Amino acid sequence: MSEYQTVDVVVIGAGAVGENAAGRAVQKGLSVVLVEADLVGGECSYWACMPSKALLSPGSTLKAARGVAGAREAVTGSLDVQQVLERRTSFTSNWDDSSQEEWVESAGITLERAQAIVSGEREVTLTRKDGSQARYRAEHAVVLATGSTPTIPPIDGLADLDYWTTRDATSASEVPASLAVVGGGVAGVELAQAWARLGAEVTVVARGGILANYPREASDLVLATLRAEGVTVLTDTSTNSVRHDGGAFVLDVGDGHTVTAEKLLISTGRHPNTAGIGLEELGIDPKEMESDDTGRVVGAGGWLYTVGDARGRVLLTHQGKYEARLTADAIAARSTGSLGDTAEEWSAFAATADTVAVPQVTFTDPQIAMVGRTVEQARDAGIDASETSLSIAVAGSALQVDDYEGWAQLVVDEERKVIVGATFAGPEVAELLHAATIAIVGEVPLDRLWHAVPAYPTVSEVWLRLLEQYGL
Ligand SMILES: Cc1cc2nc3c(=O)[nH]c(=O)nc-3n(C[C@H](O)[C@H](O)[C@H](O)COP(=O)(O)OP(=O)(O)OC[C@H]3O[C@@H](n4cnc5c(N)ncnc54)[C@H](O)[C@@H]3O)c2cc1C
Ligand SMILES: NC(=O)c1ccc[n+]([C@@H]2O[C@H](COP(=O)([O-])OP(=O)(O)OC[C@H]3O[C@@H](n4cnc5c(N)ncnc54)[C@H](O)[C@@H]3O)[C@@H](O)[C@H]2O)c1
Repeated sequence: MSEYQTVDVVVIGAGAVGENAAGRAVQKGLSVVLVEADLVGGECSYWACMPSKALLSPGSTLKAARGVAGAREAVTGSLDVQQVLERRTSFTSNWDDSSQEEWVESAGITLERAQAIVSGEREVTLTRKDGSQARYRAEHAVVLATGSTPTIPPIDGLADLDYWTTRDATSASEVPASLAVVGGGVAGVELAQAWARLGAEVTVVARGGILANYPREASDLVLATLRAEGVTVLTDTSTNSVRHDGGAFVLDVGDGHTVTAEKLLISTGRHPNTAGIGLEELGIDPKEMESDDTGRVVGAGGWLYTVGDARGRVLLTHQGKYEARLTADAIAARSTGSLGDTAEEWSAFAATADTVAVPQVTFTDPQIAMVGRTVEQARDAGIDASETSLSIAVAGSALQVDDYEGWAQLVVDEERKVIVGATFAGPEVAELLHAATIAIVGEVPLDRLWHAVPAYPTVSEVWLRLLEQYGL
């Protein structure tokens, strides 16, 4: 085994989050080694956000054009499947990470293409593809940015079958004739709509409702659209067993009913990818691992941090990158002694928004965009919360699409008179979300928000309608 090389920080995992942690730490003057076993850029760039949105957006654009009289008449064809797939592939750079590698190098980060394990306190051992090994000692921090892996449910027969995970469903080069999707979460529903619009006959099997983390009125709009477009959505339905009969997957969904499909996508959630990377040997149980608001693992001696999906708080790229920025700043501040053990809420080192203001968008058509707490979550957190909701029907929405259908909700903390949650559902509502995020993070009092006048005629006028309905 080679001698140690000493650096300030070792970041394990060069997904979007690890790249950000490494880049920010270098900017703060620290030397950084970034270790990646697969593609630099991680899940989001190659098998998640980018390809899934690239598969969805042409269908949404087509529907938007068909929704406007005058434009509708100009739309004479359907989606060009080959072009959609090629555009998706171009967004993944054909699963080639050379441009990301160039960025890493230009940022002054040392890239190691290797499998890493945490082999001791502040110590990381790498095994490169050619079998050679290297050891690093991290003077200030080891940052786990190892992402997440799909959680596969214990369905009878499943383990023996060659089913799709989201990696396959975002990178497939042909449209299956039929697709069964187990899991009614955001990944399953987005991919169900994408492949249905490309021509697959799609059945979603959801053990509860679909998109159950959102208010029911919002997820119902998506459910209605999926069904109107021919997607079969089985809600409150368990998959008891699955087999492959030589021609197709056959799912037993109870009461003698089966679902048959050429491909089967299992999208039943993800969990942090932190098992088997040496933590157990150091006496840290990855399943029980907790980190503070700076990302520092509690009870691990102060040198181990987690960010992004590996931290497991919020499994979203933008929120992981936020954590990465703050964690890198905390490591840099601790390296000079300017930050102690704890960081104040909303300081430059504490990921406070992780618990109160996470923006999330489901990029189906219609979209759902939500930030902060639902009214139930707010009440569970002890907040005296009220909710105000309405259908989106303003001049801006009518101009955007004929027969615009949308829904919006504000959740208000009645004691502080500030917004603690907001949801918008409808075509292209994602762009309404950041205003709500700013209102929540800024704790803008409602009587001041009353002075934030939405431009006419935009969909943002729904903000005015909501505040009027609230009683301002
Ligand atoms: C289908 C789908 C669609 C999604 N769409 C969105 C979206 O639209 N918007 C959004 O915000 N989020 C979306 N997400 C979530 C988003 O993909 C993740 O939150 C994000 O990729 C997490 O980034 P990360 O850097 O933490 O992890 P990852 O991107 O998973 O990166 C971790 C990296 O660590 C490497 N690694 C792991 N272990 C080791 C090791 N021991 N040694 C060396 N390298 C290692 C891996 O190879 C990987 O490259 C989506 C997820 C899915 C599944
Ligand atoms: N637009 C986006 O931002 C986006 C898109 C896709 C994925 N993601 C992220 O990726 C992560 C993974 O997505 P996901 O949809 O797999 O997870 P999810 O947690 O959103 O949904 C998982 C779904 O699977 C169901 N499920 C769980 N166990 C099951 C079982 N045993 N049998 C049947 N159903 C079961 C759950 O009830 C839930 O509906 C999410 O946490 C999300 O943050 C984000």
